[in-house]
Amino acid sequence: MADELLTTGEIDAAMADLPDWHRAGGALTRTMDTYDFRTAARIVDKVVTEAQKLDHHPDVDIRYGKLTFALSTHSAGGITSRDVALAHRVEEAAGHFIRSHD
Ligand SMILES: C[C@H](O)[C@H](O)[C@H]1CNC2=NC(N)=NC(=O)C2=N1
Repeated sequence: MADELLTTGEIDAAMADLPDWHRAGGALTRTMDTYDFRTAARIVDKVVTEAQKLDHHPDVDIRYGKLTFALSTHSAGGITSRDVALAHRVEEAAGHFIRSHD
């Protein structure tokens, strides 16, 4: 069954538990300061493991010590519950490495 896009209200409710995340361009986005490139790569490595488990994959951008995730369900053309689930996994993965968030 195809994944259903979340409504604005559903997204707002989900984001109450994801304070460092934003909506941009039909995606959930989060930029974090990792202070160096290797830490960014380590976080991404953990997220890869989780993404494989969920069969759902983030768009990732690393600029030295700045790591940005953009989560959308490509097949649905926007944000679904899969993106919310992945955002929580990203938080868990990042939490091993960074203490304070943007
Ligand atoms: C075949 C495979 O399940 C699909 O291509 C999955 C893989 N990961 C995915 N990740 C994201 N973000 N969107 C998708 O539509 C998607 N599709």
